[in-house]
Parts: sequence; structure tokens; C-alpha cells
Amino acid sequence: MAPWGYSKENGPATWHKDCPIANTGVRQSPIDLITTGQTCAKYDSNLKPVIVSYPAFSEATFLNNGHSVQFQPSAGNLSELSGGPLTKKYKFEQFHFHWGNNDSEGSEHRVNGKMYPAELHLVHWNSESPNFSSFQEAVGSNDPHALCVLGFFLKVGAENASLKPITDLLSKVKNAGSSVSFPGKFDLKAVLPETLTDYYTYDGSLTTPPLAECVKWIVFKEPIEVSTAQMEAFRAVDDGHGKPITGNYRPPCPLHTRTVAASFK
Ligand SMILES: NS(=O)(=O)c1ccc(C(=O)NCc2ccc(F)cc2F)cc1
Repeated sequence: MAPWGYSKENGPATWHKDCPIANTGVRQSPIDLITTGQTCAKYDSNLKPVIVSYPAFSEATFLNNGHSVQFQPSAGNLSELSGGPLTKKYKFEQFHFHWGNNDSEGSEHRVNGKMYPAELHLVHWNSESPNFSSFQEAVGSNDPHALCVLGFFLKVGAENASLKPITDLLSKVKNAGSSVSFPGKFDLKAVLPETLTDYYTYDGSLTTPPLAECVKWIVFKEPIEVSTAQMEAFRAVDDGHGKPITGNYRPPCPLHTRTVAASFK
């Protein structure tokens, strides 16, 4: 089968062919985060702020893999994650984005059915497990919390100066399969809101094949602002078939017996 993607021929509705868990899994991601009514997110006063230790990255590759753009620091990076719902320390692996071809769609998670124009995923793996010692092993480990992904919604507003080094690089990785070494240092911490206190958290999966059900998801309530020009820059990135990536987001999946916790009222 042609490699997976987001077109009619190879998009989310076809992924089950190579990846049965797409249809049989009971903890698939993304989901619609409902804040009122029966299946709504439940406030948990025990949920602490998320703690990130992100020293500026000095060596990284920025690549277009045909279904997203990804920032991947060199293996030696010391960035870590802890706190929030986590009981272990997690190592930073990469960040990437999901976006739409207009401002009313693009995010993977939704809030009461509302989509944001884009979503930023910061991907980490549990570096304190005795069962694996790399990201690849973590994904294949069957450990329900092998990974932790921090999700941040993007909304259109003021230009985001902290993300400008990234959005300015998008034109350099226009062609699928292209990559550039990131020039200079990148301060990811500066992109994030100061306090990482208000978030939803639930057990889920990778949102792209292999759709492994190994992710502790933490999706922050407060969106990050980017300008229209910065959003347009994502929409000019190509998918490897001579077309721009116009909507690399998976529709929401059934919650099944899962509950979503909220760190805020
Ligand atoms: N959108 S998301 O945050 O849920 C997400 C995060 C990471 C990956 C990923 O690394 N895929 C490639 C990949 C790389 C190595 C590996 F062992 C398995 C594997 F899926 C996919 C989806």
C-alpha cells in the first residue's frame, strides 16, 4: 500500500488496512475534549504544573517528512519533562506541527468540537524505564506511558517572535524529504506560556501510524498565538506529490471507557 498520508487515497480512513489498531484500538488519539456534560473532563486537584527543562538547542535538524515538519535535536540534547500527571522524567525527542488549509481547521485535538488552525506536539519518552532506553524502543514497548506528548493549540493573532526562526525556515524545507541543519540556537522554552498549569490529560496514542497506544497526552488550554503570515508559511510546505500539505490532522477518535482529567476548574 502507498505510504500513509492525508489524501483520500491514503488518509486516516484507510490507515486501518496497514494498522488495524486504527479501528480496533480503545485508546486512540486525538479526541474531542468535552468540557461540559456526561463524558466531560473531570477536574483533578492533584494535578500539578508541568515542569520543562529546555536549555536552548544548539544542534538540530529541521525536516519535511512529507506529512509534517519536524525539529529534531541531536541525540545529546538534555531537555527534560516532569511534573503534571507524570511520575517519571521524560527526555525530549522532537517537536512537529499539524495544520489545516484555513483558520477553521488544522488541530488534531478539539475543544467542544472546536478546531484551532494548528497544533504543536512536543514529543518525549520515559527515560527512567528499565524496559527501554531509546525513543524507538519506547514506542514499541507496549508501556501505556512510554511517551508523553505536550499539545499546544495555535491560534491566529500577533506574530510569534519565538517561533519565527521556525516559520522562517519552512520555505527552506518546501520539498518533502528535504531537511536543513538548524542555524544557531533555538529556545523552545520561549515559545511556551510561562505557567504550564492549565491542561487536559488522558491516555492515548500516536496520531499517525503506527498509532501505538503508548502516549500520556497533556493538551494545554491556552493557545499560542501566531500571525496569519506564519500560518500561511505552513500551508506552503509540500507533501511529496507536488501538492501542499493542506490538512495533516487525524479526526477525533472514540473515547471508549477513558476519562479526561483537567488540572483546572
Ligand atoms: N502526532 S504524535 O505526536 O502523536 C506522533 C509523535 C511521534 C511519531 C513518530 O515518531 N513516528 C515515527 C516513529 C519513529 C520511530 C518509531 F519507533 C516509531 C515511530 F512511529 C508519530 C506521531
